[in-house]
Amino acid sequence: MSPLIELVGVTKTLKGQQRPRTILDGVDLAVEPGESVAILGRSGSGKSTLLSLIGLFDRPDSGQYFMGGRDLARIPERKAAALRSAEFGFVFQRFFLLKHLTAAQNVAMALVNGQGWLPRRKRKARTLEALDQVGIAHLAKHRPPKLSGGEQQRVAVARALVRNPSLLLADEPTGALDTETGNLVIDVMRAATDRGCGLILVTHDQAHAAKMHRVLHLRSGVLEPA
Ligand SMILES: Nc1ncnc2c1ncn2[C@@H]1O[C@H](COP(=O)(O)OP(=O)(O)OP(=O)(O)O)[C@@H](O)[C@H]1O
Repeated sequence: MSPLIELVGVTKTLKGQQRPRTILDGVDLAVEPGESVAILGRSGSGKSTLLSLIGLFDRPDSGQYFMGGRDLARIPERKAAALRSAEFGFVFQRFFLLKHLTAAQNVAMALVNGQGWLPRRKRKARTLEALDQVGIAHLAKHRPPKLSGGEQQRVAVARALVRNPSLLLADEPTGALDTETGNLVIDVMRAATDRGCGLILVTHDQAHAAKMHRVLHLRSGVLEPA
């Protein structure tokens, strides 16, 4: 099977306040469809920087980034934006839900923004399916302030999954949750990989990392098996 994504010798140097600092120094990473990979590393080691390159929010200084046989390392922003909404689902530590919209409306927003126009009935069905996938279809009409942190993060996961992304990118998605609630969120993301979606999880939690197929450590700018 050819990998979903493949990074080869990716480097990134950030211009710090005093002097430039090489954060990524030759990162190699291949992720297969349906594979889940955890990335551990001390604070400031560059995990979020790496995830933002993979999610095409930024580009590497050198190296290659293949997806579907194309090298995306230097694609312009217009093309990157289209790929971002077609291929990736993002989950962050903060949930970034709109408070005045219901859970279902928050999820449906991803369909309106990302995929052009979908008939209303299809949009509704896809939204409920995504909420069901994360076990909170019964909360579809609730607004975020009435939901617990774990429920809000599951809405955010449903929003990330509703467009059937090829790859889910999660940056410390359980950072604001207690262990038990965090476990639930990890389990629903992990379940998405059973349906063929790849998952890259940046985490500080060893137990959550251990639930992934593979655990890597970002150390001195390179990824090593943990
Ligand atoms: N835009 C930027 N310009 C300059 N330095 C930056 C920029 N973004 C991040 N950094 C620095 O780059 C380093 C790596 O940051 P990054 O957020 O990728 O690390 P991280 O491993 O995700 O950390 P954490 O676990 O604390 O979230 C840090 O030292 C950070 O201060």
